[in-house]
Amino acid sequence: MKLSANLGFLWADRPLPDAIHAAKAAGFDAVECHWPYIFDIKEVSMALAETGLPMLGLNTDRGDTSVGENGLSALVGREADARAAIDQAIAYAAALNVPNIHVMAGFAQGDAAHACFIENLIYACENAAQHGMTILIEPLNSYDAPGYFLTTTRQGLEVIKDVGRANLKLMFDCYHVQLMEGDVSHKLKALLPHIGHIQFASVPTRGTPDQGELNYAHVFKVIKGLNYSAPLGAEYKPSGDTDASLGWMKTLAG
Ligand SMILES: O=C(O)[C@H](O)C(=O)CO
Ligand SMILES: [Mg+2]
Repeated sequence: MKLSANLGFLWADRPLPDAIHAAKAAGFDAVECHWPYIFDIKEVSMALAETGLPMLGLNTDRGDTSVGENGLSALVGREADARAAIDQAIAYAAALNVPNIHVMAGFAQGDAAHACFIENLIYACENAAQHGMTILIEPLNSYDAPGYFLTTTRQGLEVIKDVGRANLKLMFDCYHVQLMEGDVSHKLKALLPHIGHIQFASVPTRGTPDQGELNYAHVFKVIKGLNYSAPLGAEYKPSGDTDASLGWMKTLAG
């Protein structure tokens, strides 16, 4: 099983180029990140070249985090900011050969927010297609992100249908899906054609995957059985030093 280190959480105390080297040394096959924009593209590119690790994904900017924004694309009246964030993500991703961009919806509700999200996603998909990129949308759980627009895979499928573009896929984060819906094994099977990337962490604590209510030994077997061979994103929050948290790589994913 191939693994991608999510550097938004793993080695998050280090500059991104250093975190990429740490992921390589730990045996990861790929990396992904959240918001890499403060880091110089040339330095990140050099770290990727030196390690040979692909960067699989990054997120659009969240907006003004000082007032709690968590994405812009479903916010009515913020279309210009949302599209600037999409442009920024595509440019950064294009420079690093990153194939997936997670377009973050933000805190919003209702039909107007849905329509706004659809229009911004069409914009994102059409621009991303010119670079051969996929746009991802990710349902987030309502404990961590109360009021976030996109919360379930069912809602994600409605959005995908309404956008109607082949390069729009679901980020299936087992952690969020288990908290909001459960039934992770059946959902993975049913949604496979729509899944662009899979992430994992323990439930409910978002720690290493060898603990908690979701049995990842089983989930990883299910994923293997689906012939899904892309790296799975380790997006958990280590309770201390990241290197000391990696025992699960041998016991669960070895
Ligand atoms: O929180 C998550 O699960 C994400 O994958 C993310 O990209 C930021 O919210
Ligand atoms: Mg996630």
